[in-house]
Amino acid sequence: MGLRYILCCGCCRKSGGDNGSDFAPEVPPPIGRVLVFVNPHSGTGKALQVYKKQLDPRLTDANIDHELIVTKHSGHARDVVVERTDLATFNAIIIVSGDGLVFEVINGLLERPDGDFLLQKLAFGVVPSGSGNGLLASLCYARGLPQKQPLFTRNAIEHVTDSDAIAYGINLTHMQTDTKHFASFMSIGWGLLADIDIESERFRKVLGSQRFTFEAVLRIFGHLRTYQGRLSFLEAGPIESRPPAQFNVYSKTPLPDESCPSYHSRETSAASDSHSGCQNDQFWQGKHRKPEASIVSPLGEAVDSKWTVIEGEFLFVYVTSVTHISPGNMYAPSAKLSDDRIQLTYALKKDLPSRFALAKFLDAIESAKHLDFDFVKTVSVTSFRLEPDNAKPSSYIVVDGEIIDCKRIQGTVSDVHIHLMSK
Ligand SMILES: Nc1ncnc2c1ncn2[C@@H]1O[C@H](COP(=O)(O)OP(=O)(O)OP(=O)(O)O)[C@@H](O)[C@H]1O
Repeated sequence: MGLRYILCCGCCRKSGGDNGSDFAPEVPPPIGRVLVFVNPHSGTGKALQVYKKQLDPRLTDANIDHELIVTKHSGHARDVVVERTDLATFNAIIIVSGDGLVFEVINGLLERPDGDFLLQKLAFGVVPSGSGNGLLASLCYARGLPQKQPLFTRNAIEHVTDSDAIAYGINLTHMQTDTKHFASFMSIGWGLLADIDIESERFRKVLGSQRFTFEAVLRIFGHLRTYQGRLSFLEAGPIESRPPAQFNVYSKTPLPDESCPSYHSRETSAASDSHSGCQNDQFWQGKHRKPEASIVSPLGEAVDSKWTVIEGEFLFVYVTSVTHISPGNMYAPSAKLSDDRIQLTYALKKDLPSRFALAKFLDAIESAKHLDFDFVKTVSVTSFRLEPDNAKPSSYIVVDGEIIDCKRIQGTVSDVHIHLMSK
């Protein structure tokens, strides 16, 4: 485990001093306690510096106790949140990284039998220092806050250390593969967009964020791959609007140590089933936002007749549950943080007029005009299923920026929320 930075209750900080005066002012107790994860390798590798120079002093000034964990490897943060028994004693988990670490922490929490409880209890803070921070960018957009650096990071630090910080509910999508269940907060990609995201990684050191453009040009004007598969979806009905869930982060009273309600049933549950928490099918039963479970069949069964099924040669499939896939890239302008639908986009090779049109589509993402192209289809859905033809060369399936090793995948809007801090 990483370094521990826990300030004491105040008795040994400023009270009394050396003169032993009885009239020294009392130091108020901390306003809260947060667990901070820093991924030192995220983005351009400056996360630890951001923590040391900006976040740490602000937490101290705001009188917020914190414990720092610098991640040592991929999966480290997941292990911590799966194993710790004192998570309910924190007001929030602050992640100094990109969307990848957020994904790891949320799904780690959801592996616990008390994951649902902890998601209601804990707020999340993101201090952006990864190469992609689409989740925070989406919240900033919804709140009318800037996404351009340096304000993006500076504001995030101010918000997570503000005694009046508010955490806003963001819907999770229930994801199902043949081997597991998990949650997504942002995007599911397959085909061109997923491949550009993953395969541009080789140019990261040389080109930085320009790597996406370079990889896109190589792919579109070089060997343009297409992907055979079946896409099924259930269109969303009329919007069901609900007031977004929110709570005041530091006015919530942390619970005493080890008081998570079902944590101690974990061993029993793990013994009876190798999957616990959200990895277990039962966790999601009754948690689909809409529609009734009867029209969302488990992945192994045929889809209901109300679903639309498209089989063909795809250029890409991309599904988003929030507006932004990275700061400044608004992929789904109509998405809301807490609505009852996800936005599905796809393109079939047969509809593409020219490679140039595909290049223009990618270029138009920055100005949010990409959905105006006729060959790109957009549907609001409550559930979708993607079944690549695994006999043919295929693409990565990428969820929230992370590669998911699976042959097919299904996603359904859920009623499970995380709460992300802002002002
Ligand atoms: N110390 C570490 N060393 C290597 N990988 C790590 C470490 N800590 C976390 N990771 C992994 O790094 C991955 C990417 O993290 P994140 O998305 O937060 O940063 P990023 O710079 O935006 O990354 P990317 O652009 O690769 O998606 C996550 O899968 C996470 O598990």
